[in-house]
Amino acid sequence: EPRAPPDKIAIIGAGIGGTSAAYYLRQKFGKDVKIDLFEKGEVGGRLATLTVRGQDYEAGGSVIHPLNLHMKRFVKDLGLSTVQSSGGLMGVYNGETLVFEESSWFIINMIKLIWQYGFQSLRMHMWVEDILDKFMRIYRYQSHDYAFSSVEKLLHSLGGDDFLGLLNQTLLETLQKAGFSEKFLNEMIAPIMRVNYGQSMSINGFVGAVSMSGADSGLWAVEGGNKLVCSRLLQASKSNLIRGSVMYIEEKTRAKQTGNPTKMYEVVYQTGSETRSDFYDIVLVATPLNRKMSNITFLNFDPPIEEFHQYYQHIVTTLIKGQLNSTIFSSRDLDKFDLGMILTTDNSDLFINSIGIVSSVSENNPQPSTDGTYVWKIFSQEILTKEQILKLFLSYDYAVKQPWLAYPHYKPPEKCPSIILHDRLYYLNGMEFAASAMEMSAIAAHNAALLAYHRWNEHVDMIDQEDLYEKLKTEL
Ligand SMILES: Cc1cc2nc3c(=O)[nH]c(=O)nc-3n(C[C@H](O)[C@H](O)[C@H](O)COP(=O)(O)OP(=O)(O)OC[C@H]3O[C@@H](n4cnc5c(N)ncnc54)[C@H](O)[C@@H]3O)c2cc1C
Ligand SMILES: CC(C)=CCC/C(C)=C/CC/C(C)=C/CSC[C@H](N)C(=O)O
Repeated sequence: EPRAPPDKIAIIGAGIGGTSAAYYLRQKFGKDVKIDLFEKGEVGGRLATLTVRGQDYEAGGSVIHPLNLHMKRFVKDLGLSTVQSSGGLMGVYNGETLVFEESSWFIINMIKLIWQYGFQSLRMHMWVEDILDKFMRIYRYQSHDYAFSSVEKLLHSLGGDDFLGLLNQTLLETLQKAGFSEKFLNEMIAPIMRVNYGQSMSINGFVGAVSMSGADSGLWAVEGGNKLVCSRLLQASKSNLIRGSVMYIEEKTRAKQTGNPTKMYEVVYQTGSETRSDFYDIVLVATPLNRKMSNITFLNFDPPIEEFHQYYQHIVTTLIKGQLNSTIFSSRDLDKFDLGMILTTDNSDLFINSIGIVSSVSENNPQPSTDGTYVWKIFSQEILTKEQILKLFLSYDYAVKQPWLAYPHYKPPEKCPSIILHDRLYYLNGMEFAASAMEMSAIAAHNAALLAYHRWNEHVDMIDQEDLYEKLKTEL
């Protein structure tokens, strides 16, 4: 006899993790389950836009890789459209000079790269491709409904000990062992880590590879804003959005309609000035469990639920419409400066991590306004002062900022938080400690939905299967 589905499921957080979990839970448990999605801020979470002169620009998660298959599938199934994220020519600034400048001619670029770094760029591309190839196995596992009870087991199933080992070494150690030169690492790789994760090469090797793939060609975004994926997933999953902040979760025994005493989770939340609560069979936490970000207390669990005190990196996104003061970076005449993206090396001593021209959520290519100025996106560790903005821009007519606790501060060896916090209580954001990206949240959501389903139905053979790659090789 198949077990009856649960009556009620709660998901905490309506970012891409929570909303995709709602979507996958609906697929697995069917139409009769009531799904409540709690959100204390905006649907989308770290997918958000800022408005500059009437146009919206991505301020959080902005680019999606062409091989991010869950995001791709959502866009297709939810009737959304895409725009290409084409950046301008890239340069790398080391605090004194531009140590690398991209050319618009492919062949010249190749010659420059080989001249400055030999064949290391090509080797790096191959290193990232190899990791991406293994990473792609997750889609096959998930399409066959297999789930994993920990992030470590999931990564191990993708590529064995070496793949999992990427979590335990810094990117620097990994790439030094692979024979890359200090010059190449400092001038090419560190700047990519700074723009993508606001950190140095001391992040773990896996997130380093994800970050490298975030510099590939063919990156895209959702027309109208990436956060549209979240609101559409919420609609498609027919979940009930509850605007409120979850404060406590406690396990209690309740009598269901059948009269049987059943263990359920009480979710206590604040909505406006009221405190309310409701009972659930299954709970998924889809927000970093961190005092500053979610502030959720687990009451009276025996044994107690572990506390996570991991530190999230503070990053500020600033959007400025104005004319760049290119003389900071180069002595070339203003009209001869054609870079659209400037990355910085670790020792640049500059107050920014990167600065680049961006297009609005409805454009494929950045368009200048009638006065010839563009909108620039700056990532910095701290909020920029007026003096700093005036140093970067000859003139500007609008500036808007968004500070974030953006992604984990990576510090290998990385121990990822548990997915199973308690019997039917699951946590998605431990995945971010392997790497934080929209697709990683979607993968964690699919995994948690499958795990919750199989554990509910006691399908033990669908969880933590070893040698899945070999087993599925023979399946069509
Ligand atoms: C500046 C920046 C740039 C980025 N760029 C990229 C990129 O280009 N590409 C990419 O793939 N990724 C990027 N990322 C990473 C990506 O945005 C995140 O990995 C992803 O959005 C995380 O989604 P999530 O749903 O797991 O968490 P979140 O989006 O943080 O969602 C959690 C939600 O839970 C809510 N919440 C928290 N506590 C409670 C509570 N107690 N009760 C109710 N609700 C609660 C929050 O309000 C939030 O909406 C970027 C992130 C930042 C900050
Ligand atoms: C998960 C896999 C395999 C790939 C994701 C690759 C990807 C899109 C990484 C980007 C990660 C990230 C946190 C980027 C932040 S900055 C993005 C962009 N450069 C910007 O300017 O906003």
